Amino acid sequence: MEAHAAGANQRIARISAHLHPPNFQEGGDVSIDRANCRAKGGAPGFKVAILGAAGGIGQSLSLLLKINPLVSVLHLYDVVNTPGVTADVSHIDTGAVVRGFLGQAQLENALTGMDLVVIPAGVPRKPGMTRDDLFKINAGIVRTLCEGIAKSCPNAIVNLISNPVNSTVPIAAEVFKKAGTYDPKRLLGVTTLDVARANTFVAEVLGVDPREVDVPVVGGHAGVTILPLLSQVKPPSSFTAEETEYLTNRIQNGGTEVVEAKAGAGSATLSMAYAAAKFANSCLRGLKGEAGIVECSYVDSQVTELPFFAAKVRLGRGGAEEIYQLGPLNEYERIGLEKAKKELAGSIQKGVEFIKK
Ligand SMILES: NC(=O)c1ccc[n+]([C@@H]2O[C@H](COP(=O)([O-])OP(=O)(O)OC[C@H]3O[C@@H](n4cnc5c(N)ncnc54)[C@H](O)[C@@H]3O)[C@@H](O)[C@H]2O)c1
Ligand SMILES: O=C(O)C[C@H](O)C(=O)O
Repeated sequence: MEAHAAGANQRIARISAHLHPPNFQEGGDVSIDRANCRAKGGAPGFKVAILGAAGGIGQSLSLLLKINPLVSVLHLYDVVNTPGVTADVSHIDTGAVVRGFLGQAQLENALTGMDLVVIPAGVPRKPGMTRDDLFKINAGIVRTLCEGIAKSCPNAIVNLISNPVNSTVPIAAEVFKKAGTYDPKRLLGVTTLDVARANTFVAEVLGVDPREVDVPVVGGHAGVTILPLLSQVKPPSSFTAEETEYLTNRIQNGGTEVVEAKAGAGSATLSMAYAAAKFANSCLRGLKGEAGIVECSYVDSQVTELPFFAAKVRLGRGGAEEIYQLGPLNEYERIGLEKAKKELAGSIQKGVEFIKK
């Protein structure tokens, strides 16, 4: 009887320790033990951190990764509001253990031991702004977070969402180079939303289910650098010149379409969280050793003369293990490629100089 009562008391003590706010702040021993036990024990899974977890993308992404069976530990980091988001998400009855981290002082704890770090931290656009207008604020945020990654989980795969992606990925690369931890295969700019939009808009034109459509989108993630390859759509489809023009413009301006519709309340969050969760899931499947996982992503690349370019990549245990060539392009796409490269070159340079200066 006594032993039984002592066991019950211990369990209650553990639960209340888990709920106590200081336990949240300091990354509490009880939840660390539980997380580690769970991660080491029967339930297989990966440790994933979201940086910017309390934001528009971050909150929905936290929900989606909490219900991903490949995730055993989920760390939610932000400079505001993580206690509430963490408490909320942690009540979902799935396997992943959720822990919250608030502010720069807890960045190291948030990152230590992570297999995958997803970064949606930073300010979003308002109507009339370009993604490059976000550079001033977001470049510094990305630098700080990547310095933390270099220090605390240098082998993690990084999924970078913060805009302008065309520049923030080169910034991250320079930070990792400086720290001596750069592995180009492990740094991936997230362009999955461009593919989701392309699939949706093309399916509308073809009158089919978007899940049956696969549109490669290459180049980068801003305006003319977003280059859908409509000549390579699966299933094979042909488009009139008018349809090609309409689809290319709509895909390139999908982000602006949402920014304008939200009228000052931010940019795409729900579709982006979906896209980020899909991309993270593919990265985790690759880490697990599954074969044939292919996604478009903005990566360190030799596909063109530029140091970074979005293309189809094969994901594996090491990250982006293979980058595919662009394949045959039609005349419209060749002209688009030249425009994309011109703008991308400047955005890459700007990112590199931000760290080197
Ligand atoms: N790659 C893409 O396809 C894509 C799509 C949509 C949005 N975005 C970009 O994602 C970013 C986030 O968008 P959102 O709508 O979620 O914005 P948001 O303002 O709703 O959320 C951003 C979050 O980042 C946090 N943050 C700010 N500085 C931080 C720091 N130093 N460390 C950790 N967290 C910090 C904020 O507190 C906030 O909670 C923007 O830059 C946006 O342009 C990219
Ligand atoms: O358009 C934006 O500013 C956000 C994002 O890059 C998007 O494509 O929705």
